[in-house]
Amino acid sequence: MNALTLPDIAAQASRQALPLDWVGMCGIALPILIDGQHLTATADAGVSLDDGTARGIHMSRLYLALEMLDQQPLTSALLRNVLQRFLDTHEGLSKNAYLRIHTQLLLKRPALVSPLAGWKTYPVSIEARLENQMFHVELKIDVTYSSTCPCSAALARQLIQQQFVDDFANTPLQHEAVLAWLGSANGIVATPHSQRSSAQLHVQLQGTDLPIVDLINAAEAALGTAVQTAVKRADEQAFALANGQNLMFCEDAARRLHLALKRSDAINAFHLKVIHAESLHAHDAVAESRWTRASA
Ligand SMILES: Nc1nc2c(ncn2[C@@H]2O[C@H](COP(=O)(O)OP(=O)(O)OP(=O)(O)O)[C@@H](O)[C@H]2O)c(=O)[nH]1
Repeated sequence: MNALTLPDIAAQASRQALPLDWVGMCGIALPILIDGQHLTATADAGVSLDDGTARGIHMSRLYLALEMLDQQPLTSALLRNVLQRFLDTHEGLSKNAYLRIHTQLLLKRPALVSPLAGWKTYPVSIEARLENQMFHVELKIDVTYSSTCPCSAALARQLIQQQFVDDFANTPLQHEAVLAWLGSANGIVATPHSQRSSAQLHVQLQGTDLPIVDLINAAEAALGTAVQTAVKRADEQAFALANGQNLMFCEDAARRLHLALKRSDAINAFHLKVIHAESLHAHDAVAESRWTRASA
């Protein structure tokens, strides 16, 4: 038997003539190249099946087009070429092409004080589509950070003041005694609660850039207290200071990110969501914000 004799079911006519919005494959394993790193990724590749009479699309043609992603750095232009290949190989069948790529970007982050550094992963999804000949790219990025509750900090300060009044009532203040009191657990009787928090950024890009690392850096700079990697005591102390100077509700975090993302020329629109996994509650504090460029 040779290839010519193999039955080709996809080429048959469909019993129910009905176009479909998306047909393809999800969870395809592939390596991609971002920021000089070869990363493990999974891809969802699909096309619309506009010819409702066709039984099926040609899955293998989509799969083989993904080979373009193996060696070249991931750029908007490359994504567009892959999508165009999807359409070129489905002429007469499909008008729209879709590609989602999920990966974990690894970035090396320096410690706050010590000369150490360590790796952090950032879940990243890249969604590209070629619809009615219009090309769109969207990025989804998760960034984790620490947030300390400003209300809890104020309440803790009040308790410390109260303790000071109690401990030093009717006592002439002596510098050394106050210093020792400040360094004791008896003096600093309360601490504010803080939590590991995450920002989910979903941005629609304009132009030809795929500014994944820039966006992560901008988000972490706006938040101020990104989760750390290698930590010695000096780093932990610097982190405690950074948190104390960076008290924030989830609303504060959402507003800061909103302003930071809006400043990026690469972004056309965004939807962001911040989740503070409260240690005060068993539930989360959450804020969301959207923006679309006026000219979009
Ligand atoms: N369309 C379609 N194909 C499927 C599905 N599940 C598995 N396949 C298989 O995907 C394989 C690749 O399909 P094609 O790309 O059409 O393969 P081909 O006919 O050898 O390739 P071409 O000659 O390029 O058309 C076939 O063996 C299909 O049976 C499905 O749900 N839909």
